[in-house]
Amino acid sequence: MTKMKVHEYARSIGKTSRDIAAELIKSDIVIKSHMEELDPVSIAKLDEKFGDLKKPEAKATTVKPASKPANQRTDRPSNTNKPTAAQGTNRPASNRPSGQSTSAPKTGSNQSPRQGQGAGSPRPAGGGGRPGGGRGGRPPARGINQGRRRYRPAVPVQKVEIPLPDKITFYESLSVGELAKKLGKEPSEIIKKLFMLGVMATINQELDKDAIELICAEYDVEVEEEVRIDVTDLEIYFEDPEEEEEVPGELTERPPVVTIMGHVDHGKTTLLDSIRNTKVTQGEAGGITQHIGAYQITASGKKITFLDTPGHEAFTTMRARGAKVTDLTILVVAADDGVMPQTIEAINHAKAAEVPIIVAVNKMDKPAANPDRVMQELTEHGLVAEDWGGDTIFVPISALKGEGIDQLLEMVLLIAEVGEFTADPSIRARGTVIEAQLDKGKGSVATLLVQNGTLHVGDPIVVGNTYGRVRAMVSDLGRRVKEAGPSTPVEITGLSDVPFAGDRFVVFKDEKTARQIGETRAGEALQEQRVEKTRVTLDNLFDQMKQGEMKELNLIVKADVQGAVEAMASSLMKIEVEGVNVKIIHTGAGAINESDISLAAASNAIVIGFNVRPDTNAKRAAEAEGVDIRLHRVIYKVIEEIESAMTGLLDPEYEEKVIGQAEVRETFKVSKIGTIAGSYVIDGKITRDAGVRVLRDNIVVFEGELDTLKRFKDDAKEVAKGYECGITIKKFNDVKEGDIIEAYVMEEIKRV
Ligand SMILES: Nc1nc2c(ncn2[C@@H]2O[C@H](COP(=O)(O)OP(=O)(O)OP(=O)(O)O)[C@@H](O)[C@H]2O)c(=O)[nH]1
Repeated sequence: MTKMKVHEYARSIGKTSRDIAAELIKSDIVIKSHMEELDPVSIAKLDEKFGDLKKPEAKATTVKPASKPANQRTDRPSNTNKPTAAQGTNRPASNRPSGQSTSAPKTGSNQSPRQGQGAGSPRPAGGGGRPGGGRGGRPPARGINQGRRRYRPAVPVQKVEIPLPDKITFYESLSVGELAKKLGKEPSEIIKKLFMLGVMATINQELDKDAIELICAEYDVEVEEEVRIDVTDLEIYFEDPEEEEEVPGELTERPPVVTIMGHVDHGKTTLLDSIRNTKVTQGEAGGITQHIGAYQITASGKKITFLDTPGHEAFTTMRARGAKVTDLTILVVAADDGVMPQTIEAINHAKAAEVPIIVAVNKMDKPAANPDRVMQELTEHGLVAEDWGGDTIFVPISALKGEGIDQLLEMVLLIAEVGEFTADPSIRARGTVIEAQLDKGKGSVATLLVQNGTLHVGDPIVVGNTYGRVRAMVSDLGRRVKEAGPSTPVEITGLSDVPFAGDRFVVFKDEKTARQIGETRAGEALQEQRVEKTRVTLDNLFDQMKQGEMKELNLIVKADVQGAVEAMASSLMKIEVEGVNVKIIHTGAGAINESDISLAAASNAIVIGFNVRPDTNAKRAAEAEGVDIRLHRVIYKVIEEIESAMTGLLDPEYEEKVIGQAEVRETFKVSKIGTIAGSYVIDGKITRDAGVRVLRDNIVVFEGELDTLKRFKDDAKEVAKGYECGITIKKFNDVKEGDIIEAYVMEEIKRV
C-alpha cells in the first residue's frame, strides 16, 4: 500500500485533514499534524469509512509528481526536511533557464518560471501563490512565498538604462512626465530632484523654462526652447528671407527709394514732375506715364524710385503700419520762403523714421531767393550744411526750370552708394503697398513696391489681410510687365480684397499656403477690430510704463505763438520721472492739424495743445486713430498733468465723505444674525451701501461695512434724519447703547 500523509488522504477523498483527524480519533488514533504519515491501520480505518469517496483519478494523483510527496521523487534531491512539495520543487525550477520550465511538473511551483519570464515585473502572477495557499492553509502558503523570495534574485529584473540625450527641446513648457520621458527617466526621479531643489511637483505639473533648465543641468543635458514662428506674420519674411524655405541668392544693388517732402507750395509736385518728365521719357521713349503712386527713373545709368504719394501722409501712414519703405527724403524748401511749419514737420517725420535727408533749396530762379537764409534756419533744426561744417547735403534747384535736378539726383545716388541698398532678386517677392483702390472694371488694384525678391505674374501672394494670384502687372509707364525686381513699383490686379497703403505683401510657394495665411490674417484682423487699439493716452500712461511698454513719452506740442511753444517745450523737457524720458518729437505754432495726428499715431505720441484747438480733420483723425489730445490754457497745468500722469497720479483718487450719523438707542441679540442696533438717525442719512464707523465717546471702536439696514421689518436703501432704523454691521456684534454709527461713502475726486 502506498504510504500517504494525512492531508494527501484527505484530498484524495475531497475532505479536510481535520475530517480525517476526527474520523481517526473515533478509533483512538491520534494524529499530530496533517503532515503525519498514515500507517496502514489508519488507512484501512479510513478506507472503511471513506472508501467509496475514493475516485480513480484521485488515486491516480498519487503517482503524479505534483501530489506525490517530494521526497519520493527519484529525479530530485531529497526534500524530506522541506515542509511542502511546492517549496521543494521551486528551487530546482528556479535554476533552470525559463525555456525548460515547460517540462516542469504542473504544480504550484511551475508558476515560478513563468513569473521569471515576466521580466521587469518583480511580482509573480497572482495565480502563483494560490494553489498552495488554498490547498494547505497557512504553512504551504508561506512556503510558496519563501520560494518566491528565493526565486527573485535568480532572474533579475532587467531595468533597461536609456542613455541620456545630449539635448532636449521644448516649447513654452513641459510637464514633469513629459520631461521625464524626454530624459528617459522615471517621473518619480524628476519629482525627487525637483523636491531637492525646493519645488514640490506632481507628474502633470507644468514646468517653466527655469525649472526645466535646472533639472537638465542636473543631468548635464542641454536645453533649447523651440521658437515657433507665426507664419501668418508677414514681418518675419522681411527679417529673414530664408523664412520662406528658400535658398537665398546673391545680394545685388537695388535702386534707392526716395520720398519728397516739404511745405505747401514749396514745389514738391513740380519737382516730382520735373524729374519724371526729364528722366523717364529719356530712357523709356514712348511710355505713357501714369500715376500709380510711385515711379522709377534712370540717372547716370542708375535707377531711382520715387514715391509720389502726396505729402507727409503717405509717409506716416506707412510708418504707422511699421513699414519702412523710404531710403531717403528730399526736403524741398522754397528759397524765397524759407523754413515753414510743414518743413519742420517733414524734418521730424524723417528723423522719427531715421531716414537721411537731402535738402533741395527750390525756386532758386526767383529774385527773392535766399538760400543762406534757408541754411541758417535749418541749422536750428539740426540740418547743418556741409559748407558750414555739418553733414547735410544742400542742393540749390529750380524745379520749374529743371535746374539743379541732375546734381540733386547725383547726390541721391551718392547717398545710395553710401547706404549700400541691396536685395536678392532671386527669391520670392516681398514689399509694401503704396496705394490701393477698388476699380469698377478691374476689381482690387494695388500699387506694390517690391522691396526684395522678384514679383511675377501668376505668383500666389498675401497682401495685408487679403490674398490672391497676381493676375496682371502694369509698370509706372503703363506697360504690362511679367516681372518686377527690387525697388520696382508695379500695379497689380488679382487680389480678393482691397489692401491698405502701408500693408506688407509676401509671395508664397503655392496658392494653398497663400490662401491659408491670407484667410487667417483676415480673420485675425476682424478680431482685432473688435479690440480697441491701445495707444498712449494720459490715462493709461502709467499702466503702460509699469508694464515696461514705454521708456519714452513722445509729445507733440502745439501753441498759439512760437514763444509759448518754446516755453512749454523746455518746461516739459525738465520733467523727471524715473525710467521715463520725455521726448518732444514735434512742436509748432498754430492749430493742431491732421499731420500732427498722423505723426502722433505713427510715433505713439500725445498731442498737447496750448491755447490752440485741433481743426476738424485733426479731430476726426484723432478719434479714428485713438490719439490723445490734451488742451490747456495755463502752462503749469500742462506740466502738472504730464507729470502726474507719469507718476501714476491719474489713477482715480477718492475722498471720504461722511453722509450721516445714527445713535444706538437699544441693542437686540438675535441668534444667527448677531447684534441689531436699534438706532435713530441724528444727522444726514444712513445708506445700505455705506461704510460705517462705530464711535464710542468719540473714539473709533470699529470700522467696516454695513450689513443690513431695516425700517421696521423691511429692508431699506436709506434712512434719513429723524427716523429710526435697525442696523447690523458686518463682522461686528459688540455694538452698545449710546454708540454713534457714522456712515460714509468714498467719492471720486473730479480733476479740474
Ligand atoms: N519760380 C518757381 N516756381 C516754382 C518752382 N517750383 C515750383 N514752383 C511753383 O510753386 C507753386 C507750387 O508748386 P507745387 O509743385 O505745386 O508745390 P507743392 O509743394 O507740390 O504744393 P502742394 O502740392 O500744395 O503741397 C507752383 O505755382 C509752381 O509752379 C521753381 O523752382 N521756381
